[in-house]
Amino acid sequence: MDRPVGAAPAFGASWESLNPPLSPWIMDVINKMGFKNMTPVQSGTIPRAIKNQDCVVEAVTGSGKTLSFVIPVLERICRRERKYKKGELAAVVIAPTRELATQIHDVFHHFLSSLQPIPPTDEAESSMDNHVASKTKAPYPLPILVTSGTPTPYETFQSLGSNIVIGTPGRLASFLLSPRGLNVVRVSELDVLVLDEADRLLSSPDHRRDVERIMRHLPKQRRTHLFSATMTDAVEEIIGLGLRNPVRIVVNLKDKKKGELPIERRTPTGLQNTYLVCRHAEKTLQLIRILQAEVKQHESAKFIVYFSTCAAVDYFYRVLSRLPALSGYHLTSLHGDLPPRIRETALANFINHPSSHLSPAVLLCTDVAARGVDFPDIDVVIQYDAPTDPKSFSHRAGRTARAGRRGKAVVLLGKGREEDYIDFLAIRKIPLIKQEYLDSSLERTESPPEVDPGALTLLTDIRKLVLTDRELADKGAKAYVSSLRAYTKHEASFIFRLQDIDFHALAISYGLLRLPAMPEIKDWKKKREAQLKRRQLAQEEQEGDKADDKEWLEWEDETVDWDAFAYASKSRETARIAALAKKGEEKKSESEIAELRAKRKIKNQMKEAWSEKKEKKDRKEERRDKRDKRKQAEWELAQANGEDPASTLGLGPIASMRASKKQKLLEKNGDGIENGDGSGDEEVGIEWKSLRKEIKVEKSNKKSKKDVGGGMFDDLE
Ligand SMILES: Nc1ncnc2c1ncn2[C@@H]1O[C@H](COP(=O)(O)OP(=O)(O)OP(=O)(O)O)[C@@H](O)[C@H]1O
Repeated sequence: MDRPVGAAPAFGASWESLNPPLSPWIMDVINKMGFKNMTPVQSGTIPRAIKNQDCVVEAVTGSGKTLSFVIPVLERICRRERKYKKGELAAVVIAPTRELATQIHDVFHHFLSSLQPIPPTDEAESSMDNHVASKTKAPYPLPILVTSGTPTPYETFQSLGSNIVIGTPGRLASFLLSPRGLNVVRVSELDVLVLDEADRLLSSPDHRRDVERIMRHLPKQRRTHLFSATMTDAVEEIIGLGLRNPVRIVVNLKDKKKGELPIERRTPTGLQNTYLVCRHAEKTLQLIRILQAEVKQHESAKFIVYFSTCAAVDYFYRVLSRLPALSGYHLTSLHGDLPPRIRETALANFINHPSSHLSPAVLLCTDVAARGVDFPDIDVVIQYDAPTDPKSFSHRAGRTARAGRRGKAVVLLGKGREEDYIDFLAIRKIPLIKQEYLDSSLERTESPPEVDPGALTLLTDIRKLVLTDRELADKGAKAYVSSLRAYTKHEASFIFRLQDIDFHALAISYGLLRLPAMPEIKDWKKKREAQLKRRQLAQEEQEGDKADDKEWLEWEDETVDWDAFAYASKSRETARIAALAKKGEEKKSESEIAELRAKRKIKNQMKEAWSEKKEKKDRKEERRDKRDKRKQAEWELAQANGEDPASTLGLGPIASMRASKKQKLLEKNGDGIENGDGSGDEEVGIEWKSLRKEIKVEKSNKKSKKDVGGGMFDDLE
């Protein structure tokens, strides 16, 4: 929190001008911080929040919103006649991330710890004064922090007697509303509720649900304040739910050029907010060149680079920290997939790194570090990916140029449709200045080369690195896929369209060995081939290529023996080899399955052959029946003519005899298939009999074959 005198943003009133004045101990701390004047948002909010007014405050990043609620909370506790008891809450502050909650807790702690008695040193132990001091109780207890990664701090809450709790929504809700919380934490005397980064708190359904639960649990007779650099409709809804006649404080900044009307802006005055257009293949190259140029030309020492996903941060952290081009840079990664403790250490490492242009520090992160976090002295913010939520844009850029300082932000935009983002932001009062493409000698050029050879050299360098550890290849593919998925989630979806991305070009920027198998990529490849054909045709017809002016980049998968490509980690490699062996075994049984399938096919064919045989037999039977019927008819005719048919025809009544014989046989077997009225019984019975006979023959044939050494159908029986 220590800041040089005079670093405050312009046009603030002095702290002494507040009426009634702040408590002396609070003024002491402010003076020690070196803050001579209030910032505009502080002079607008503090007097109102100290009195009985609910506040909704919207002011640009880095304008000092934190002190705008910390000081009124402390001041109201001091001014209260009945002091808070142990277990009673005076104030609850909710923030969307643990990083921000920790930072707010640190500010409260900074003020309240100034009142804590100094523990006696060994030497001074005997001195009377110190003895008295060590026994003196602090008038106000220290605050507590309730976020993930730490056990719910009921013990600390009770032992410290804290009256101020700061935390993230989920953990705070369970701290206050769990059976133990309801028993231990008394909220009936609560005076102030603060929602910091209110729009973010209310934009996530989970957070919103928790915030509403907390609000319902706290007494209605309280002050409620909402703070953010950006406000949304959700905030309006919550105002209706839990605020009473709030005063709205909006701190606007205006750009005023000579002779022109002032233009409102939503970014700090000291911020040089820029964009750089390049091909997707050149994004990583331009990122590296910006880092180099800023150090070389402006002695910049501290950078933040934003990516859209945790996987991208993880991958680029591993790759960039090993690239010779950034050998002198101290890189740190921070994203939501890291365990809370590691996140804490990463943040502390980055903040405390004694960076200079000779040893620059770079934080690679996701939006987990976009809002509220007060990084000291960030020189340049680079947005490798534009944020999916446009509101995050000013929050990210606002990590620099804080408290009246100067700073620079650059967003990398893909050539083509992404350039529409510039107008999109301008409408939202975030004007951007163009920054030219950086060439290989780090000079700005208005006309970058068709395809920067540097991008292809970088691809080779990254691939060389990736080939040292299979894990990097996995992480690269994961980062690439996750970034594409994030691309489809852009709120400005008419600007960030997946169909406008050249997947090969982007893969060059990621240094991939091969393209991951994504359905979107397959479709894209087909379309691309069609487009290339159209282009070829157009060129052949010498019509130029007006309809289709995309500049495709050549892409070749790296030649890799994927079976041999190993993990650097021994345990992972052992597991991979075991999995590979298992897969080999599975493959063997797969071939067995294939053989089985072939055999089944042949058996079916056999079955067909059987049915052919049966048909033949049926036909024969039919012919015999017809012959019998004919002979019977002749016999009857001869008898009717008074001849002796037996002497001439002989076989007269055979047909009927055969029929009755068959019928008797069927009845005897009794297992003919029933056929309704029984009209088809005879036919079906005969069919069944002949089939059974054939099957029997087949079986005995097979058996005999088996006996002489087994046939190819043995296993099918
Ligand atoms: N009156 C002041 N004079 C000088 N510096 C100040 C003053 N008030 C706050 N600051 C400093 O300004 C910086 C930004 O303050 P703070 O983090 O409260 O900004 P913010 O408006 O909350 O930003 P964000 O919207 O990004 O959260 C901090 O480093 C803080 O110490």
